[in-house]
Amino acid sequence: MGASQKDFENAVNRLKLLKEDPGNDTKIKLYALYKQATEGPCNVPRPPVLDFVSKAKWDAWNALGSLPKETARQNYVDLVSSLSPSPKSSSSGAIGNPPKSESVLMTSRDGITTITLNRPAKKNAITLQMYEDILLAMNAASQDDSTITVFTGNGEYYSSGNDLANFTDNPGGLKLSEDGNLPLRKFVDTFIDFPKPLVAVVNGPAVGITVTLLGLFDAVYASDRATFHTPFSSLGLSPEGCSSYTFPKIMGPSKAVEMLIFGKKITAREACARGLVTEVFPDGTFQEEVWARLKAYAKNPPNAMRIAKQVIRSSEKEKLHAVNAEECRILEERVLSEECINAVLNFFSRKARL
Ligand SMILES: CCCCC/C=C/C(=O)SCCNC(=O)CCNC(=O)[C@H](O)C(C)(C)COP(=O)(O)OP(=O)(O)OC[C@H]1O[C@@H](n2cnc3c(N)ncnc32)[C@H](O)[C@@H]1OP(=O)(O)O
Repeated sequence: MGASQKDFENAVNRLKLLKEDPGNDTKIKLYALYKQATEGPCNVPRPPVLDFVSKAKWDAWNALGSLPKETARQNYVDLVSSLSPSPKSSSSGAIGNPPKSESVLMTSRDGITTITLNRPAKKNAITLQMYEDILLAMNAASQDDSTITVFTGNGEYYSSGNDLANFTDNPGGLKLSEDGNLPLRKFVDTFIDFPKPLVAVVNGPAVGITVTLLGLFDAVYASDRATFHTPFSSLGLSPEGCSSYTFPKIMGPSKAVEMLIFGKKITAREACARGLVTEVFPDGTFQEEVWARLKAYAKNPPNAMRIAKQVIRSSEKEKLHAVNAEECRILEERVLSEECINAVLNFFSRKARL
């Protein structure tokens, strides 16, 4: 008997947890098999010759010709199995292994699992490896005994956002995921689907993706030293993290435009007035006050909190996944644009720090 739909979904989930990058050739094969298994034979026009990444993806999919969907599904499952050991247990296919990483730390205490960005010398900028480590940490946190999951940063910054070297260190800008999407897509999807209350403890300035994601958190506590900045236009980029939907909803369209298009940096108190931040604390007592608050909240019955989150968030999930897909589609073009490449080069030649 061939692979079932469930086997296929498990394989897709297992790929998200792969510790080692399988390389672009394998990712392209996986992309093609994934498309064939879910959509059938290639039915879209060939992308322009100069769009190398899209063309490689299209060529691989097209080369599968009329391979039946069931065979593509089986081949996909086999290929994933050859890349990763089978999970010992778990019908969801998710594995609860925390990351073995120095840049993404994970601790569990008093009913709270804390994921800490720990790259202070680089203002906690997020490398491609860290995106994967955060995914591992979130998968583990979603299955452990804790009731609340917290995100925070070590040092002066919460995070300076995406590591701009992600754009320069890889040919074509960014590595492809196994499904042919930007790594950002499954990263943001994981925040959308996260089942437990998710709290950001914003210890200092936050930039880019670490700001936009806040719209998907359940509570955001900020030090009065924190600032919130989404300089997408100056980087030649476009909004991500579902902010094109969550920000106008949270703060109204004109305030969202001020941040997402004009790149206005706002203070913690402004972010609180706009509804992006739940509460602001003086920096001197921030840690003490916030953790006391969270420990008290974490004593609530875990299932009740999880279900309350589900009730509040579930009606939006489908919309958020669609927004994420569209934002990533646009971003995939923006990261290859001249405007973006110039902005990143300027940053590394120290001409354009924020
Ligand atoms: C997967 C695809 C995602 C695509 C979507 C993009 C999402 C985003 O997040 S866009 C936002 C990206 N972030 C930025 O543009 C911030 C860039 N950083 C800065 O402007 C500044 O570094 C600063 C304002 C955050 C801090 O300035 P300052 O206090 O003067 O400190 P330095 O600039 O000297 O930074 C210390 C050290 O850290 C490196 N660094 C800081 N941020 C980043 C970063 N985002 N990417 C790469 N490297 C970063 C900086 O280069 C310094 O390194 P050294 O020169 O080696 O000491």
